[in-house]
Amino acid sequence: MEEVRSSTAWVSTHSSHVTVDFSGIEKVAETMKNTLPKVEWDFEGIHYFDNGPLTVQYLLVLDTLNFCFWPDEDLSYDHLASGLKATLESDKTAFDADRLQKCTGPQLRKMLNWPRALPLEDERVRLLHEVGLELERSFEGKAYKLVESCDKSAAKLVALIACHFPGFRDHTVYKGHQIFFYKRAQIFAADLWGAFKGQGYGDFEDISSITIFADYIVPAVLQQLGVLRYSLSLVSIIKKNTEIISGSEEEVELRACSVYAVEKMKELISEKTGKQVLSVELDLWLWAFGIQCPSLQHHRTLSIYY
Ligand SMILES: Nc1nc2c(c(CN[C@H]3C=C[C@H](O)[C@@H]3O)cn2[C@@H]2O[C@H](COP(=O)(O)O)[C@@H](O)[C@H]2O)c(=O)[nH]1
Repeated sequence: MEEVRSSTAWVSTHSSHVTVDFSGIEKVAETMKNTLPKVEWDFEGIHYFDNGPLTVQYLLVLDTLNFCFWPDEDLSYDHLASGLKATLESDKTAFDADRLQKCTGPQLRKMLNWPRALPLEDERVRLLHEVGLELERSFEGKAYKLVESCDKSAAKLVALIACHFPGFRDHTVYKGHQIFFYKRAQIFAADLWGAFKGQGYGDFEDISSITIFADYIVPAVLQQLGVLRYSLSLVSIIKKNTEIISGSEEEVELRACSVYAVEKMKELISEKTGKQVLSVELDLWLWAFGIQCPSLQHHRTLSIYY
C-alpha cells in the first residue's frame, strides 16, 4: 500500500523515541541473504481451511477480531484462530452475516472457549456486528464476493475494506500528518494469499504492495535484532509494562519505524540476492521468531487495530 509506505517513511525521518538503525538492517539482511526467511502460513496448524468460500468468511471474521490479546496474559492469537475454526467445523452457518450481526459477548466467549470476559469484548462484538451488517448490505452477506470485486489486486482489496468497514480504518495523525497502517486490512489480504497459496481467492497480482503488519510483536523483534533503537524513556516504559496511549508519538513511531525498516530490509535483501523478497514473507518470519521468544517484552497499547 503506497500510502502506508510513504507515510511511515515520513515518520521515520521525524521520529525521536524510535529510530531506525541502518547498520542493524545491513546485518540482518546479510544473515538472511543465504537462507531466505521461509515460514509456512499456518505453521501452527490452527486455521480453518476448506479451499472454498467458507474459508474466506472465516478469515474475515478472524481478522475482524485479530487484535489486542495481551491484557489477558493467557490469551493469544492461537486461541482466536483455533476457537473460530472449531466453531465453524461444528456449525457451518456460524459466520453467516445475520449471525454475526446478532453475536453477543457470551456467545463470542463460547466460540473461543474462553472462561472470562475477553479484552475489549464489547468492541469485538461491535466490530462483528459492523462486518455482518455491511457484508449483508453490500456483498450479499458473502466475504468471497468482497474478494472477487477487487480484480486480483491486494491494494484494491485493502482500500475496499477500509471504505466499507470503519473498524479496519487503521490510520492516525502524527505531527499534523496522516499516517496509514491498515494492519488488519492488509493481514486479511495476506491471510488469503497464504491460506490459498496464491491461487483462487488468494490470487493477487500485487501481493508485493502489501507491507508488514504493524502489530506489537514485530517492533519488539526488530529492537531485539538491533534494527530499531528506542529512547531510554521508551525502554523503561516498556520494561515497566506501562501502557502507551493509542495515537501517541511513541506508539506511532514504534509502528511506523517497523514498517519502514522492513521495507528497507526488503530492498537490501533483494539487492544482495537479486531475488524479490516480499514484506509478507519477512513479516511472517519476524512474527514467528517473536512469538517463540516468551521473554520478549512488547509495547502495550489498548487498540482495536492490532
Ligand atoms: N505482524 C504480524 N502480526 C500478527 C500475525 C498474526 C498471525 N498470523 C498468522 C498467519 C500465518 C501464521 O501461521 C499465523 O497463524 C497475528 N499477529 C498479531 O500478533 C499479535 C498477537 O500476538 P500474541 O498476543 O502473542 O498472540 C496481535 O497483534 C495479532 O494481531 C502475523 O502473521 N504478523
